[in-house]
Amino acid sequence: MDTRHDSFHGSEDKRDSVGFTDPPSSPLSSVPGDFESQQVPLDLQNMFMPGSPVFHRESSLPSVSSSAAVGTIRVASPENALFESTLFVRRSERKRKTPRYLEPDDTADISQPETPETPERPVKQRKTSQPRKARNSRGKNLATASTSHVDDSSVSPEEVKEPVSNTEQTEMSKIIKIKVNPERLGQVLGSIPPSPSAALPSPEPVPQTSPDSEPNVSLPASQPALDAVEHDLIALSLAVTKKVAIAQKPLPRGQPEIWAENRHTLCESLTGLYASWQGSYYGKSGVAKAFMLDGNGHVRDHLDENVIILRASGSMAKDGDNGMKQREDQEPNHQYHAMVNAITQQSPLAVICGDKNSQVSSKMPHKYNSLDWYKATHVWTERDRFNVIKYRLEKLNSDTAAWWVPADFEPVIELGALGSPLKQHCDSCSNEYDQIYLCGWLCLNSKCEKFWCLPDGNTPDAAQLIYDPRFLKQKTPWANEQAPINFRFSLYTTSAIAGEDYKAENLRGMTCPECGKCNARIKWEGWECTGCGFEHKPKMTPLPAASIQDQNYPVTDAYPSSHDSALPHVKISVKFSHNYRWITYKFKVSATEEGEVVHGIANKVVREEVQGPNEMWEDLQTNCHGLVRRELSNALMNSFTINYGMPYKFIAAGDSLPFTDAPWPVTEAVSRLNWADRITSGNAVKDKEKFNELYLVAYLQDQSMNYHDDGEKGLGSTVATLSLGARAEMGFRPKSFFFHGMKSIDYNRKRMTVMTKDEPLPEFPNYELRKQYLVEIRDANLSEGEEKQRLAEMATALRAAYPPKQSCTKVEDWVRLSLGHGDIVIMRGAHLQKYYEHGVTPKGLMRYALTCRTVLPGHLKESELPDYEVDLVQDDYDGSRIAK
Ligand SMILES: O=C(O)CCC(=O)C(=O)O
Repeated sequence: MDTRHDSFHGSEDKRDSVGFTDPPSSPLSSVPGDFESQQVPLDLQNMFMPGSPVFHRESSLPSVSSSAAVGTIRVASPENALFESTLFVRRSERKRKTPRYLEPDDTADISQPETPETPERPVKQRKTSQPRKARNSRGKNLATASTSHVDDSSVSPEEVKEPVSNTEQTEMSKIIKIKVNPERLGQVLGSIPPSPSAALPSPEPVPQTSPDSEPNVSLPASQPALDAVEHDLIALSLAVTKKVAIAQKPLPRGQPEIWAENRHTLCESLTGLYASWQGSYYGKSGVAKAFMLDGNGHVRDHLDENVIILRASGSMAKDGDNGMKQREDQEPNHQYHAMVNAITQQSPLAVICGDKNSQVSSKMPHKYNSLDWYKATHVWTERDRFNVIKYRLEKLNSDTAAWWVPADFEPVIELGALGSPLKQHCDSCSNEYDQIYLCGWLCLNSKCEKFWCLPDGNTPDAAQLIYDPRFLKQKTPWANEQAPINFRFSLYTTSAIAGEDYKAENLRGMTCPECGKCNARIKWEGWECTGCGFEHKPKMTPLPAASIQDQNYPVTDAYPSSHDSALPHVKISVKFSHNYRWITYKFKVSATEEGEVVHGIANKVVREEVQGPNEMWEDLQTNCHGLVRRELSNALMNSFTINYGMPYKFIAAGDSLPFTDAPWPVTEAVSRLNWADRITSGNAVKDKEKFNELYLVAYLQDQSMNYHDDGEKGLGSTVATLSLGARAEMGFRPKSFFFHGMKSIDYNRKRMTVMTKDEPLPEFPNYELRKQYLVEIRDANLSEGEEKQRLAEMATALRAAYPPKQSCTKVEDWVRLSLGHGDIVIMRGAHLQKYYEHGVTPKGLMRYALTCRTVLPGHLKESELPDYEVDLVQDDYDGSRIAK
């Protein structure tokens, strides 16, 4: 596979990349994250929130403890997946097949959300709550309901399983409809002054004749009546966390500021703000910057008009065909610390929402949509089979309307209307935490023996974890609540500063000022919006040849010095002619063949020759049109390219132009490279081996080309490049499977690492052992399966034979060239392309590579042949002007 496309170098904290979404893997690599590890005080390690008056206000309200989960019913998840959920069944339903609260017109159904995991008991030895018996954690027995609920009127009767012990449960339970009355609740909690018209209703549960839109909460018949506040807290929590199946979500009342059809365009357009090609989290310099919320997330994730609760990304692994599953405890890592930094520094986070997000209350209009800027307010650990790190985010400016709520949306409760959350100190570790769930206060210090324990020592049952609305809806004041930047970035206009137009930050994608769509810059000429057709094509100011001079690499009329390097076993020879220093690097490229890399280092005379590198450079900048970033493996190459002459197979058909349509530097380069091939190979080049194709690559700042080979079938064995503009590093190394003698294969639907059967070179690790194994395999006469098995054993033995700390996957460059303006590189040998690879990293603002190959007749199918004649470029160039 061609892997030559590399990226703008981003600077994402890369140590965590697993997220909820599963986008195509991006070929665009980033430099390693620049996170500096930070120590977080011990007492902050399990719930972090800033000290603010809000956090220290005492509340006189008791915790609400709930305990009586009974029975199991099967309901459809938002994505119609089936999962288990504990629910009560009302007494009057004993004979009904479908509980009433699952009927289509009932808008407040209760179900577990989407993560199809059966709750498991924590591994630690400790008391667990007793779902069937009313448990008293704070002297009260209260209702249990699942933590969130989904409107899913599509649930069919067959999807409903009868409770495990129907009689027992139905006799114990009754459904109570609890009326949500935020105003009264506000009065009770003292945060809203009583209005004369709002009389406190009776603390008795509201009878079942309440409107259908109010949530049902079921509780054991034997329980004493809940007090009014507790009813309302439960009802309020259920109302706030109510979920709707994606297919049934209404349209949002507004539109996002920016949107994207894929991650690629999103990340390229939001460089610096969000550039996580795969994960859900993006951080930079040790501070959290953004989240992408897509897919299911954690069972208790939440997203309303101003609050988001989400699980930290990471620690997930593929679970067969069922998506991702958490496989280990989450520990405070760089992401956790970056969130703590975002809290302490009051640094806002950008949030993007994908159309697979199941918490958001409306149908997302696009694949990815900007939500808003948020404050990170809390970081804590909870327990759900494994330790799970959770974050709470709050809209930065809660006075602005959320566009993502449905048109008829009325807030259940305003942010801050309930005052501050309850707080308590752990009597074991002394840490103070907010009460997050209505079942009661929990210690959130994962290192404490009372971690995830209610004050009575019990651990809560998953079904009891109903958010405490005082925690959910608390308001966190920040000194500055202004967004740092608009999601719609301003358009780049040509700069008067030399070179500015070529800088990576000015090449990012465009957030369309008309429709908000994120577009990558695909054309050299500028930006085009594929959403509404808006175009932005500022003229780039050409870089004069004089700007290429680099005093660290002085180039004069003398033969320039070399800045190349090679490993000791590489044979080096040097010649001087035509003002070039020709260095040849020769090395074994297979057991039987040698290959070579020739580097012609140009001096000032070459650079300044008529129609030479300087003139080519200046002409190409104004006259080379049609350069585009091509699509490769569902992504975009980062550099801009164009092909002339014979089509080059890895490029889609139709992407080549005849030499007659090329600017003069292109044919001049073909002619010069044929000349260089001739003079460095002793004039041995036959006509049919002459170059008939030129692939031009334009690199802007920070673009590069990953390690790859040019060994596509049907290409001649010589490849030559003329380098113009910025200096570049070019590395050559043996491919890993050849060097280490091991590769991964799929055999019988199993992934296994086997020893390769290629003859090793003496320079390779485990040379003697590999030779010995190859003889054994050759003489053993094994069946295919037996051979694969034996090769796998050999790979294991090879790995074990490496000295400690020596990598069995990495390979260093054998030859490293430092390519200057006007330099020529020639690679020779078919096995060089089969067993070796090369990669290029330019070091300046702008560089062209003009690479010639010989496309042999076998390379193209009839249908891939161009609709123009490909005449060989006249070999006019003879080097006579620079002869020396
Ligand atoms: O940028 C260069 O010098 C080399 C380009 C290259 O390797 C290629 O086009 O395959």
